[in-house]
Amino acid sequence: MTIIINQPQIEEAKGVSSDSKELLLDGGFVMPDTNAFGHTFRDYDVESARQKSVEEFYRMNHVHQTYDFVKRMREDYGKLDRVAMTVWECIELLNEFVDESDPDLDEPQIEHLLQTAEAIRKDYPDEDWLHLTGLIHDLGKVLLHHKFGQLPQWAVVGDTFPVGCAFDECNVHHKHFKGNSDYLNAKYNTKLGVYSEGCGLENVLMSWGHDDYMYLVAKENKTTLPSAGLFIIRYHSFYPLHKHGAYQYLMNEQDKENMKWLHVFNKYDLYSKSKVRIDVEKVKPYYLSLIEKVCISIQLLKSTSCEFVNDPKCSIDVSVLPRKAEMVRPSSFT
Ligand SMILES: O[C@H]1[C@H](O)[C@@H](O)[C@H](O)[C@@H](O)[C@H]1O
Ligand SMILES: [Fe+2]
Ligand SMILES: [Fe+2]
Repeated sequence: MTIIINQPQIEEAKGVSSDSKELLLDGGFVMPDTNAFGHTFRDYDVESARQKSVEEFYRMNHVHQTYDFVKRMREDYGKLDRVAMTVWECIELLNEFVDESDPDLDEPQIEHLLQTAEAIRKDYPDEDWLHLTGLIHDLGKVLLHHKFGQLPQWAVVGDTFPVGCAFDECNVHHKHFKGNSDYLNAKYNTKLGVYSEGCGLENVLMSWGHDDYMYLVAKENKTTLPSAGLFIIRYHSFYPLHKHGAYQYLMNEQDKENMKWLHVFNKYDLYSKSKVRIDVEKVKPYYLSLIEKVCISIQLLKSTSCEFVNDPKCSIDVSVLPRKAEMVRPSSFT
């Protein structure tokens, strides 16, 4: 798809020390204790209507996401050369999809995008770049749609993880990696695998899905979203790192800085999931105005065919968000 929008001047995130640029980070969002089904969030083992299908999703995901698969998908989809569509049209496409990897939500994805963005907007009214990030962070799920190749769910959604090195035990349903051909491959099954300590996440191949795809789309079209926004889009499903602290040895200094914003974002992404629907028509004008402000001239790839259609132990406390002086605030659009 091609999304052509005005190109405003938006600065990249950079060191800003004046008080006026600092943020009070915890905007007061109250995290609910239970999800819409009465369970704690992200409990992949609790007996529920969704447990079995979610586990089956992860089995497929863990078996098929090999180093070679990811490389091929990234090269193929990175061409972004086959279909043109506006951001809002893509958002509407998501109306028909329910994410099979998600134990906390069975609403259409358009609801989730708006619920996330609206929750952020309430707490951080001036951070319009973060509202927009919320709105588009899961837009890459259009890969499920036939116009974008109709990839199977295991190649689009779910938590992400690095390929090319050992699969950390913090990954949801880790046991299913035993069916992955990389599992016993000596090239890929050591702690560092093909990577080096501190190499930076941008040099790490992540399992293929909506995060990396949307990142490629935004970057290739030279979006003026701040780098923290791009980082959120690219790594928001990387729960093993941002929730459990696994794989930290792959990060560089820039990743650590961006991670602070991802922690803020994650709270809204996860805990805004609910059965309370957003009035789409009511909020649409605001988001259309945001989309116009940021440069996202997007081409999403339509693949002609796809041959693939067919633990608390290591938890770190992310409720402690970085304090205001530790954060660099990216410029907003205005
Ligand atoms: O099930 C969810 C869903 O697919 C989200 O979009 C993704 O960001 C999460 O990491 C995952 O747990
Ligand atoms: Fe996501
Ligand atoms: Fe999300």
